[in-house]
Amino acid sequence: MSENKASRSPESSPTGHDVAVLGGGSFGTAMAKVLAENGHSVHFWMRDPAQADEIRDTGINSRYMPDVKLTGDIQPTTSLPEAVGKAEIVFVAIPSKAFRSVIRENSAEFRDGQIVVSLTKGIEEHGFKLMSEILQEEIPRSRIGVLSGPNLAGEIVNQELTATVIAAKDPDVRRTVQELLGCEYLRVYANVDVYGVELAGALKNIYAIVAGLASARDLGENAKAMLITRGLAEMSRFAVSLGANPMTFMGLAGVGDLIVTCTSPKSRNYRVGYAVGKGKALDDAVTELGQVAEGIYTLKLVKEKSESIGIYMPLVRGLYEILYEGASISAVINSLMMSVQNSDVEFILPRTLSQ
Ligand SMILES: NC(=O)C1=CN([C@@H]2O[C@H](COP(=O)(O)OP(=O)(O)OC[C@H]3O[C@@H](n4cnc5c(N)ncnc54)[C@H](O)[C@@H]3O)[C@@H](O)[C@H]2O)C=CC1
Ligand SMILES: O=C(CO)COP(=O)(O)O
Repeated sequence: MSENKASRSPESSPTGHDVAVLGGGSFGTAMAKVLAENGHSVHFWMRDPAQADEIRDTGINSRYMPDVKLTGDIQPTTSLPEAVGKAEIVFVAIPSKAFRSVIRENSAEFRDGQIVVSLTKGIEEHGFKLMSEILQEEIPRSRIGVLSGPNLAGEIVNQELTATVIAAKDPDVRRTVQELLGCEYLRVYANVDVYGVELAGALKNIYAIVAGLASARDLGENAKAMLITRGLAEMSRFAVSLGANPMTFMGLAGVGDLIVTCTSPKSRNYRVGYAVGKGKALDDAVTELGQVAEGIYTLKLVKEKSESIGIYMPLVRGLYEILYEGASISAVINSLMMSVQNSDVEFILPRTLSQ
């Protein structure tokens, strides 16, 4: 069991803040742990009373982080109004499928000017909304940020060196989150491209599934590099056409997160791809995982959107055919390798850059 040392360096002497973390899964637990170790009072909201009791009594969230002991001032609660009401800053780690309903049902609990930061890497099913857009619609008087980057929860809880990105329009939100989360093992960079940072976090999950599939099929290291690089090309092309800054995709939230999830079996999306590559049905792979793999939903939405706006995304299309149309993996690989479309140019500049 890992029980870590306090993470602030002695000279930094932080002033503790009241913060809320919404969502008692892997990432909510990891962020609650960092915040508590940094000297903050964490109001940790989850749905399940038994889970809240367990964390209160033992410091352990056995369903999601059985080997991690939570220490410091973490107050688990099943009352969202209590958690949000006591907090100066709220972090939301709820899967994209439930994100809007949780925020909408509790919108009256959020105060004007309260900082609310999404940790979620997904897209809403109808309307292609990102989580910050949902926050903007449901609690428009809050100050909104998104956190994204190569941030495997299982490594953060072990205090393994990590960097992340806080994206917000408001400089005070960026600075506050840097101060709250930053410590000797977690370095927090800032970015103003909220849309790009957030979209990158959602898109890379698709390519993690592709990489898991490739790994299961022993396609080799050259193939892995090809998939990651072409994945980066198509996800940036798509995002830039929707208004993201291309430089974001050269950074931690873009290529950084793509690398970690496409190369690590610790990624749930990678694991789903790996299981399907080994012949498992998608539904069985997801059930066995027992945690969220956002990429399987994001894939459908991005395929539809890319077709409607005319952006060429062959890896998205190929994965969709495998997961949802019963195409054989080898037939899709063959068709991707033999495709003549755009194979003569490595870079297709998005319209915004080629003008
Ligand atoms: N685990 C990781 O390494 C990272 C995860 N994320 C993102 O964080 C988000 C959450 O992921 P995880 O915590 O890892 O997922 P998880 O599968 O470990 O846990 C999901 C949590 O959400 C809760 N939940 C589901 N529906 C809910 C509802 N209707 N109301 C309240 N709670 C609900 C579940 O009870 C569970 O506690 C995802 O979008 C994921 O992409 C981001 C960075 C890293
Ligand atoms: O986003 C993540 C790491 O940055 C976690 O990825 P998975 O959801 O695939 O585990």
